[in-house]
Amino acid sequence: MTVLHVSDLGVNLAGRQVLDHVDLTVAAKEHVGLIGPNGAGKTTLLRALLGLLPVRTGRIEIDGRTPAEARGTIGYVPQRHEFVWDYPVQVRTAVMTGRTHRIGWLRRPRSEDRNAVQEALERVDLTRLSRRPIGELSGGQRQRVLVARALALRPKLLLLDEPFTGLDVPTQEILTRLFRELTAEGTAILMTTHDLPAAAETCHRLCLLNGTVVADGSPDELRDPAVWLRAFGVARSEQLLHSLGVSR
Ligand SMILES: Nc1ncnc2c1ncn2[C@@H]1O[C@H](COP(=O)(O)OP(=O)(O)OP(=O)(O)O)[C@@H](O)[C@H]1O
Repeated sequence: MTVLHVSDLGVNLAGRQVLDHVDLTVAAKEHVGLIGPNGAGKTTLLRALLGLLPVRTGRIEIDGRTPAEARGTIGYVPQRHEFVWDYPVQVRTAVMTGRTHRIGWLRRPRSEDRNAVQEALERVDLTRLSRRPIGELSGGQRQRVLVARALALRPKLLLLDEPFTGLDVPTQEILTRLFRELTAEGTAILMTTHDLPAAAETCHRLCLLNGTVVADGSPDELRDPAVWLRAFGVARSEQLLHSLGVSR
């Protein structure tokens, strides 16, 4: 079952075309890696899916609804530096903000909301730190707060913006295992990453983006080095090919 359907999407920022003719689907139980060079438009695409940017052309459907209608069902994990960590709140309160849209502004959380937060904290193994001020957390703990905040919505679609950046290997493993469990339970995941080996190992499908979709297929289907060089807009890069485990 298709959860995310993007067709012919075009997005301009400050009058400049950032995305053009983007077609992409993500099904339930599928983990798709969104890969491309710096400035390729990966974050812009995620923000368009969240309904945070006006689209120039095309359509976005999430579970048959527009991004604005689907907002309460999309979990979003932004890049760590985009979150305000010096705000004086505890972990459990930060995680509860993931449900703000569903609870309604200035409304009190109900038991259903508290249960969802508790469950999300357990899934990322943060129960013990639930009363810790978020400003006192390490980078890996902060990443897990952001994931819990997105999971508190019990989302059908989870959007992850570079969730592995700066994490040690055990924390990466915890998150990889969690993402596997989530897809097995039916969640659709779209994840940007610059960690190509991890993406090839974790994702069912890779979408190579550079302003538009350059290639889309399973890691096995994308073994042609030429496709990767085209996606990254370079004539040759030994390091890129080495990190993919392919050579010319
Ligand atoms: N608010 C903005 N106004 C104008 N241009 C923007 C804005 N945000 C991003 N851009 C431009 O849009 C393009 C795509 O940026 P985006 O952040 O989506 O790329 P990305 O693929 O996520 O890159 P990275 O891998 O470096 O995070 C870039 O050229 C960037 O300069």
